[in-house]
Amino acid sequence: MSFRVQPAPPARPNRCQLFGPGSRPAIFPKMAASAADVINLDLEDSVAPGDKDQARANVIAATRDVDWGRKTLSVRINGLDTPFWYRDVVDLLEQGRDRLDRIMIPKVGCAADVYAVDALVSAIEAARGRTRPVAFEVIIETAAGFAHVGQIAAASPRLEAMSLGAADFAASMGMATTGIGGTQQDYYMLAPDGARHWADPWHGVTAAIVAACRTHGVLPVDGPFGDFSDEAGFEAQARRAATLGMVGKWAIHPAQVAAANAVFTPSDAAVAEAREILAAMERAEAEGAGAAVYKGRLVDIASVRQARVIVRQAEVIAP
Ligand SMILES: CC(=O)SCCNC(=O)CCNC(=O)[C@H](O)C(C)(C)COP(=O)(O)OP(=O)(O)OC[C@H]1O[C@@H](n2cnc3c(N)ncnc32)[C@H](O)[C@@H]1OP(=O)(O)O
Ligand SMILES: O=CC(=O)O
Ligand SMILES: [Mg+2]
Repeated sequence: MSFRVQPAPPARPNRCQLFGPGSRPAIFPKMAASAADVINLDLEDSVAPGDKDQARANVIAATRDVDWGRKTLSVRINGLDTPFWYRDVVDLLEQGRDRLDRIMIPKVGCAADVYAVDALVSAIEAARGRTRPVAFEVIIETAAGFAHVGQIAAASPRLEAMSLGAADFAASMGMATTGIGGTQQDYYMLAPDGARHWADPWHGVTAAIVAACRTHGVLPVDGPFGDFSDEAGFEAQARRAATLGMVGKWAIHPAQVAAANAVFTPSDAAVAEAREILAAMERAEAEGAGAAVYKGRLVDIASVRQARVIVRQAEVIAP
């Protein structure tokens, strides 16, 4: 138990983050027309080293020229272990429009990584008189990021969201797979009858991200699912993430947007039930009781907190 009240995360819809390479400006209008809540224009791993300068110029132009509507607009900069990242930040903030909502920092390994970008961003904002501070999101996708996830979540008041990057995470951890998210065929428990029960190799890091995010008021997000032809696999991965407390998922192809939105929008039935639990508990409290029976099961004050999570999520999506 802590006397500190758990901070609420930003009240922004974040069900789906649609990615597209900064080197493919032809798809920017299609991304803007999609149903994703967040757009991530990528300067990092989907852009070849020889295209970095042109991609940066494309993305800067897109902050000015593309109508992004009410979407959250984010740009993924290059990692701090590359020669590209500082130029990404400087040019984006000096030349781009302040329509930019977030900078996504990949491969964050410790709080000082976030601090370094924060220092640079703060200096540019002050020098340029930018009145709208840019927010941050980070990707946990290295062994160091996993080990230091708590300090990373606390690293900057700019931090709004934290994603799991399954591809780089698997590489950094030395996992025996080239799959990006989802079921891994060798990760199973053998039942006494010889049946194989697949387990979730992403469970540990997902739970660690959710705990760090919830402690510090940051949105936890599930990252990419690489096989965009596998609709059932995507949905299963998204449902597991939602059940563990994540609020959204990346789409690396437009085919994944609708499924992410569907999974991370509480159903009408779930919202109705949550409201009924709140009403049942209001009646119980009016009668001086701290617990009640709802549809044959116990509800108490903890159920009120659970129900409020669902109602709040619905209200953030449709205020
Ligand atoms: C591990 C990580 O770091 S993941 C994050 C970084 N990776 C990325 O950003 C990759 C994002 N995705 C892509 O680049 C592409 O979707 C690819 C390369 C996977 C597939 O691209 P394509 O071969 O063009 O896909 P496909 O032919 O199925 O596209 C169908 C339509 O969707 C469009 N489209 C493709 N990708 C996107 C996208 N990300 N956003 C919006 N529209 C898109 C295509 O232009 C095409 O439009 P059209 O019907 O008007 O012609
Ligand atoms: O950047 C994302 C990943 O999965 O790696
Ligand atoms: Mg990555």
